[in-house]
Amino acid sequence: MTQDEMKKAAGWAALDYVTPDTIVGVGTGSTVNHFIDALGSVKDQIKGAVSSSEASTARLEQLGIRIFDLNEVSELAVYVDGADEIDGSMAMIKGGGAALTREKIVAAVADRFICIVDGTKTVEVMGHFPLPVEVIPMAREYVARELAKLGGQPVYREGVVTDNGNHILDVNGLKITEPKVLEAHINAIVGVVTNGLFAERGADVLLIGTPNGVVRKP
Ligand SMILES: O=C[C@H](O)[C@H](O)[C@H](O)COP(=O)(O)O
Repeated sequence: MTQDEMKKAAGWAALDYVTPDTIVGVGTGSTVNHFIDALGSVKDQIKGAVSSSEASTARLEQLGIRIFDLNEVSELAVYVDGADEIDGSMAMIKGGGAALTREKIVAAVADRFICIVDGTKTVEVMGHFPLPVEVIPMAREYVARELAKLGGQPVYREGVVTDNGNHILDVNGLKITEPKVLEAHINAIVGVVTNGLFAERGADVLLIGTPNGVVRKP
């Protein structure tokens, strides 16, 4: 089974958590693209979606799924999204596709975060995947120096501008044993919009695509 087939299995399994007549929170990335395809198959049974990126919006619209602005929505039953790494406490690193800030905002509104991954994304300690940090462009070098003080090696993701017009620093070399503490610490640096740690608001349900089927946690 290929990695993409495992992503597809997890993406389609997330359909079980979508309830009829609701607006669905939709993340970003190659795993979520499979979920969006799955959502297309039930598009007449849902009201529509709140999207976390221009890329997901385009894919949702292509399938005829109505997009709602988050400001017109006061509740979302579920938010479905992928992750770059997820640990045993359901904390995640996200932002490999630079969509972390909008993802964190939509996730904050949702009652339940359904995380969909393939089997390569589960880890004991996060940090092997470089931690993305979205920064206001003029603060980039200042924030990089502050991140280096925390023991990381930040690298500017050149050529990438987020949907919010900002830059991304990818922080290498972190061993993230206290994700909530690090999430708050990095977010407190002036010029940081947000970082890719989703620990304060972690996942509620994890669906892992494996060669033996989809493993569900808890
Ligand atoms: O910014 C991107 C998102 O956080 C993605 O959900 C994350 O990078 C996982 O993406 P993929 O499913 O493509 O591995």
